[in-house]
Amino acid sequence: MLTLPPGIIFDGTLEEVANGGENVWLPYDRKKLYTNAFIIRNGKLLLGYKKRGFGKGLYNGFGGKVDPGETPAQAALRELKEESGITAPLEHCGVLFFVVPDIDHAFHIDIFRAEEYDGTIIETEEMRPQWFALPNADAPTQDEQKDLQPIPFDHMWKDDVYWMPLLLASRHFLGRADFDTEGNLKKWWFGAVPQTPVDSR
Ligand SMILES: COc1nc(N)nc2c1ncn2[C@H]1C[C@H](O)[C@@H](COP(=O)(O)OP(=O)(O)OP(=O)(O)O)O1
Repeated sequence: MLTLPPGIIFDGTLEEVANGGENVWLPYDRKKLYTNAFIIRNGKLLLGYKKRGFGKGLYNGFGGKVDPGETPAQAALRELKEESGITAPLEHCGVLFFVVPDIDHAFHIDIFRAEEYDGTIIETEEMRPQWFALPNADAPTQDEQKDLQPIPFDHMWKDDVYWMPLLLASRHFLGRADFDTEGNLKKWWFGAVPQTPVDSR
């Protein structure tokens, strides 16, 4: 039986994917709801370079705070449109929980993905969208990938390297990461819903 980090609630079976850092989770008083949405299409991942605010200078999915009266799914669609100009049939695929010193709340982030989108991707006040090549993409997609850089983990939040492979593999995942004031990871845990075994009969 796994002991989940404080802030992570899940009623079901999970397999541990990554676990490390210090012994004790940081305390937090309250949490705020956020969203983060990723478009994964033809061997490519769409990220945005954050031009202002929290996480400025890092690449991330498109998202932000859930407004009062909104569901996370509604907020995810609104934020994707506001930050990249597109709409997409987003599917919920994960929950991440982050604690950052000097921020007066913990981040509870619902993660969404889509493999289709509608509209024209545009740069906005908050985000500069950019496609990146997926690792190990299938041969038929390589033409589309040939001028693209790999996913820029050196310029992303340091937790992303643990759960991004789960997102790209269409897995459902959960996790928590605690940071220091410089954005370094202090403690982390990530888990995924086990994949259904293929019936070999
Ligand atoms: C701390 O670790 C984090 N890692 C990752 N990968 N993503 C994170 C982390 N902390 C926050 N995020 C995500 C969650 C949201 O998608 C954004 C932050 O949203 P923002 O502060 O920009 O919210 P908005 O409502 O868009 O803000 P404005 O009031 O500026 O419009 O980062």
